[in-house]
Amino acid sequence: MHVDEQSAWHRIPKEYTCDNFKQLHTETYLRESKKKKKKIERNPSSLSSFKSRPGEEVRTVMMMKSKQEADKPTGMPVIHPSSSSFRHARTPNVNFSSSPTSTSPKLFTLPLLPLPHILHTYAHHVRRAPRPQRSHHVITGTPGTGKSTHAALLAEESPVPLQHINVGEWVKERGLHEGYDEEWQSYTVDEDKVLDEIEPLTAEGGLILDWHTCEAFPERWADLVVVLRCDHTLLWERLEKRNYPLKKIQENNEAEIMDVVIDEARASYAPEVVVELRSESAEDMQANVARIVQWIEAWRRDHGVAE
Ligand SMILES: Nc1ncnc2c1ncn2[C@@H]1O[C@H](COP(=O)(O)OP(=O)(O)OP(=O)(O)O)[C@@H](O)[C@H]1O
Repeated sequence: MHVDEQSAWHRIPKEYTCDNFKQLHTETYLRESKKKKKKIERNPSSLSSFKSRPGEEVRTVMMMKSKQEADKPTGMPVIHPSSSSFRHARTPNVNFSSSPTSTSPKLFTLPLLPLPHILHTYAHHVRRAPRPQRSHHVITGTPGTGKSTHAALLAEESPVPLQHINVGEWVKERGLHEGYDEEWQSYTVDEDKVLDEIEPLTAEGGLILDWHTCEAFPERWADLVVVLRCDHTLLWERLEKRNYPLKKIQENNEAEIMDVVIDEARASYAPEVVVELRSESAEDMQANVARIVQWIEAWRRDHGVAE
């Protein structure tokens, strides 16, 4: 299958050009804020760690204003998923808006920010400047949709070495949990431990993070987020074969019907990195992996690391 620049799932903006930097940074900040907010809602005691930087609330308001302006056309490519249907989501439209960069976030907001904060932000991006040579991939979906099978095949067929991390297995093997829940027959995951365990591996790039949830991962760990989907009756059969308790099968089945994982992915990452793929047959799996491989090759060309 040929994938050219226009029909690729998305084009990754050149992160370190000045105009894109401002827009990207603003959008990333807003999404990160949303994640932090979710975490605070789950665990109010974590609030203090998120308020440690001076001027945080002020900055949020400023960024909200900038975001409204950043949403206007800026002359950079803007990619929209073409449809809510995941079959159509495979071929997003690419719009190149024509107006120049005059509507990008205004610098006049900056003097209101505390200087240490500006320096912190600048230093953060300078530290991030050497980008990984390999892309990171998240493969997510309701349990049983085929994440591990896809990830294993992708690791085999990728043009560059990729490390498959089955997060569920890591939770068990490395004790990244708070104990076993007999009723649900599953471990209560300690997300902080999971993130701490993965973090040292992320600098080089090239991870496949295989988990049924994805919102906990920082955005920089996800150049591509693949959400696998499966017809719910087929999914039921797959889970029955695992001898899961009825309650667990029902819960997973409902999650698939209610679009829980795809909604979470869309709420957590930029739309252009999230792609939804069917995983109902061996042919689906082969085609999906072939497309991810093509995406990896496109990513490498875009980042100047192709041989
Ligand atoms: N596209 C597919 N076509 C046919 N069978 C599939 C497909 N994807 C997965 N399966 C089968 O479904 C079962 C579950 O697959 P797999 O373990 O990869 O799912 P998973 O999403 O990783 O599950 P979990 O989240 O519980 O680890 C396996 O028996 C696998 O062979």
